[in-house]
Amino acid sequence: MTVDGPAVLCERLTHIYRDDEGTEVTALDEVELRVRRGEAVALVGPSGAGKSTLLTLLAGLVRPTAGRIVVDGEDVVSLSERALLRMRARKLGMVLQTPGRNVLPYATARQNVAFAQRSGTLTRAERRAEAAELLESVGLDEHADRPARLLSGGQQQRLALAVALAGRPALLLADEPTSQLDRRTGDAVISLMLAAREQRGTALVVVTHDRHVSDALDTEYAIHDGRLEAGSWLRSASLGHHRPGLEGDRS
Ligand SMILES: Nc1ncnc2c1ncn2[C@@H]1O[C@H](COP(=O)(O)OP(=O)(O)OP(=O)(O)O)[C@@H](O)[C@H]1O
Repeated sequence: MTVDGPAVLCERLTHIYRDDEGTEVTALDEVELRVRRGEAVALVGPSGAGKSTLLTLLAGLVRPTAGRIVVDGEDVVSLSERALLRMRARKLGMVLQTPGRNVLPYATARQNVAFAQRSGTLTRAERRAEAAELLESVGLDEHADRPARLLSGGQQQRLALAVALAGRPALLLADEPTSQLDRRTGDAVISLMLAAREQRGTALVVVTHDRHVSDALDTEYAIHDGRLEAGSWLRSASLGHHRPGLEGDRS
């Protein structure tokens, strides 16, 4: 189903972690974010700034302390656990920071991709061809029949991206997707994400410390101490890319 409106909308999004002693850490503080369909957003900022927290909240893996999150027309905060699972399967692709968490260890690379594919209107042969193409595009065609647990960290990271894209998500969330890759392989990963955006209008939200990655995307937001910095859109505006919605952009 195609839904009007942005791919992501966060309003006054706040998240506070509390440890066993009751000490509070405000990881996100009234974040306002709007990501258009097909927009490629980089989230940058120092360690501990709140980037991964924002991704996990967008994915509905953690419920926020306060605020609103809408992903592809679905109000993530108010969904039941069951509806959240469905939403994730239908609309989200995720590449988490720890490669092993993204894949089924005992399934082969090919099976991992096949499990994530949507049945949709494709025939079995078409699905097989699409899976092979995805594996080739992340350089894993020669490892297609190896169990994921036997792949290296960087290979698992690439497999995670193939799996994430296999579901044709409206939104791809990626946490440091190139952190274990050399420049050439990292470039291939960036190209693949941008191709999904071009071909299917997938919106991308990518946490990265890699300037090479953020430079390739449309828009950059900086997070410091849980606050999304206004003004970080200037770079994209000056390049003629989309201007993100910190300031009431409603297109
Ligand atoms: N499960 C948790 N319990 C308590 N505090 C947490 C938890 N997860 C994160 N934090 C704290 O929340 C803040 C934001 O952490 P987060 O992991 O979102 O930062 P980050 O920008 O992704 O950092 P990095 O670049 O190092 O991955 C940090 O102060 C961190 O210590």
